[in-house]
Amino acid sequence: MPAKQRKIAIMGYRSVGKSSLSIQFVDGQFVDSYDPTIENTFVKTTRMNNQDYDLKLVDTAGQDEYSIFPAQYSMDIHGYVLVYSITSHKSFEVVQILYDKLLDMTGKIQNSSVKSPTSCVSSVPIVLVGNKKDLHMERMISYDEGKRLAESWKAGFVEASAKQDDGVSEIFHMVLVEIEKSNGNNVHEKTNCAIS
Ligand SMILES: Nc1nc2c(ncn2[C@@H]2O[C@H](COP(=O)(O)OP(=O)(O)OP(=O)(O)O)[C@@H](O)[C@H]2O)c(=O)[nH]1
Repeated sequence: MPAKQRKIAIMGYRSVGKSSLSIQFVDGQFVDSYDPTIENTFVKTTRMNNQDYDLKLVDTAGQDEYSIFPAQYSMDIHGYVLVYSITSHKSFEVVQILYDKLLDMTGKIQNSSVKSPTSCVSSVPIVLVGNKKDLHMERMISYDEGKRLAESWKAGFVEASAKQDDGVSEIFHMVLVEIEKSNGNNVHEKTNCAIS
């Protein structure tokens, strides 16, 4: 089977670890320095359920509550990884604002009041990521808060640490699952929502 091409945008507030997660996934390393990103693209081929995927990861510039959602990320993107840091309330607020803007831009209905057999499936494939989970002492956002937010979006959820390479490959695996689900493909994965 030929590899499927998938383009994934990684978005979130400044300094939450978007680049670090991308570099950890693609190169298997963590660089403990901070160099703000304008935009970077990473490529990696990965395999899931006997299918190869050529991933193009678009590591975007940090967003804040005032940023206009960049129009180029509303088209030609198969799935989104929205990142906050578990040490930052601000980044958790920004990810929620970003989500609203993302839905406005992509023009998709995410509302569960629209009943369909697949109403537990988000129309925009999204994985919410709480990064920096290694910073236990500085934790501000609980696992449950993150999980609840992701459930309200019908999105995937992972807490991760780019530094400790914990949960990183799960993020990209999960976004591929979300993309397959939104394409109507039945991926044999455990989900946390019941189909009504
Ligand atoms: N302890 C810890 N530090 C991290 C982790 N991920 C990233 N960092 C650090 O957080 C800082 C910001 O990381 P980046 O990956 O540059 O963050 P970014 O979201 O790409 O930043 P912008 O490009 O400004 O949007 C750097 O000093 C990283 O070393 C993590 O999982 N744990």
